[in-house]
Amino acid sequence: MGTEAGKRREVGGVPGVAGGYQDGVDGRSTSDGTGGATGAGGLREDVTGARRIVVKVGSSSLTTALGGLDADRVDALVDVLAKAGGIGREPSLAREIVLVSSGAIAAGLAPLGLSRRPRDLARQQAAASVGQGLLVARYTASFARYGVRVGQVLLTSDDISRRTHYRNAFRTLDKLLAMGALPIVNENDTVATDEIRFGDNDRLAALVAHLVHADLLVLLSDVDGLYDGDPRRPGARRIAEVAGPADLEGVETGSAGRAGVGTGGMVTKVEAAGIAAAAGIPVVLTSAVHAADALAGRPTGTLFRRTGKRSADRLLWLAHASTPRGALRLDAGAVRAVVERRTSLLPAGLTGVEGRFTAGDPVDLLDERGNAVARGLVNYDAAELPRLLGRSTRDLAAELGPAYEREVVHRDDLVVLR
Ligand SMILES: Nc1ncnc2c1ncn2[C@@H]1O[C@H](COP(=O)(O)OP(=O)(O)O)[C@@H](O)[C@H]1O
Ligand SMILES: N[C@@H](CCC(=O)OP(=O)(O)O)C(=O)O
Repeated sequence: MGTEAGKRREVGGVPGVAGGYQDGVDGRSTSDGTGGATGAGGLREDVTGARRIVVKVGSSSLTTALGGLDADRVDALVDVLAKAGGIGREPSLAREIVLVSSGAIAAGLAPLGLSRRPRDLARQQAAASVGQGLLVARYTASFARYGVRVGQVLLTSDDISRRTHYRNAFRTLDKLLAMGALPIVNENDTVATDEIRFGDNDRLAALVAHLVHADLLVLLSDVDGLYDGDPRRPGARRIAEVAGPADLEGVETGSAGRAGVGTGGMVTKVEAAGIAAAAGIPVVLTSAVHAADALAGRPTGTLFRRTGKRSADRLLWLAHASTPRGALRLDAGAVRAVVERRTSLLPAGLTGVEGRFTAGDPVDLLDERGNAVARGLVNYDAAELPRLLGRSTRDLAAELGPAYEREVVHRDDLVVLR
C-alpha cells in the first residue's frame, strides 16, 4: 500500500508483502502452506462458502496522509466489494455484505483545519460529525456506480447490549440486506461519551458479525496480515493461520501504524478476531489492497479459524461492548450459583452494592476478592438494593410486595466472564 509504513516494509525486504504469499509465512501455517482448509483451486473454503460477510475497513485505508478522505481508495474498495458481493451475478451466487467503516474522524480532520487526530473528545466528535457525512456521501456515490443503495447504521455499544435495542439493530440490518441495500456501520461517535464509548471498530465489527449471523469477518487494514512482531522490523514474518490462542503465544502486537489515523493497532484486531472466532465466525485479516484476493478465498493475509460455536446472541455484546455502571458483591454461594450453575442472582447472595445505576444498566458481579466473575443487566436501581442484601425473595415479597420477588439479575441477562 502507498503508505510510508507500507513502503518501508517493502524496502526493508519483509518477505511476502510485495510478492508471493507463500514466502515468509512462518511455521504456524497449515502443512499445505496456504493458510487454511482449501478446496478447489486452492481457495479457502471458509471464505468461498460464506454467504453473509462483514468487512471492516480501517481509517488508514481510506484517508490521505494529510487527514482527509481519499476518494480513489474509497472507490477502489467499493469496486472490490461490488464484485465480491456478486453484482450482476445469479442471485443464488450473490453474497450479502455489511461494511463496518472507520474513517469518520480522520475524514473530518482536514475540512476542519486539523492536521492530526485531536486528543479531546469534543473535537473528535466534531471531526466525526463532519467526516461521517463526507464518508457516507462518498460511499453512496461510489456504490451508485453499481446501482447499489447504501444504508447508514450508527451504533452505540452500550445501547446494543439491551435486549430491545439489540433486536432492533438486528432487524434493521437484516431488513436492509433483504431489501438489497448495503449497510455501512460505524460507531455513533458524535453522541458517544467517554463512559459509553466503544472506541474501537475492530471489536465493533466482530460483534456486528455476530449480530447479523455472518459466516465470515474480513478485517482490512494497511498491513497485509498479522506478523510475529512489528512488520516494519526486518525479518518479521507473516502468520498465515491462527488455529487458536496457542498460536498467538510470543506474537508481539503493537499499536497503530500511521500516527494520528488508526486507533487500536494490531492489538484490537487480534482481540476482535478472537471474539469472532470464539463465536464461530472465521476471520481473514489482510490489507485493503489484498481485499479482492481475500474475498475470493485466495490464501492471503492471516486466517483465524473458528474456535467455538455460536453462543446466545446479545450476551456477547454484554461481555465485550457494555460499560458497567456499577458492581454487585456476591457471597461464595452466589458466585458458585451464577458461575457454575448459571442461575439467576437473587438478593440473598448479595453482600454489597457499588456505583450509581438504574434498572436495566449493565453491572459487574464481583466475587469475595473483588474480581469480576460475570456481567449482567440489573433489575433494580442502586438505591433500592441496600435494604435487600442477604434477604430471601419470600421475605421481601411478604414485606414489600410481589414486585420484590424478582431476581436481581435474571440468568438470561447474565454472562459469565472468562
Ligand atoms: N504484529 C503485528 N502485525 C501486523 N501489524 C502490526 C503488528 N504490531 C503492530 N502493527 C501495526 O498495526 C497497524 C494497523 O493498525 P491501525 O493503524 O489501527 O489500522 P486500521 O486503521 O486499519 O484499523 C499496522 O500498520 C502495523 O504497523
Ligand atoms: N469510529 C471511528 C473509528 C475508530 C477506529 O477503530 O478506527 P480504526 O482503528 O481506523 O479502525 C471513526 O470512524 O473515526
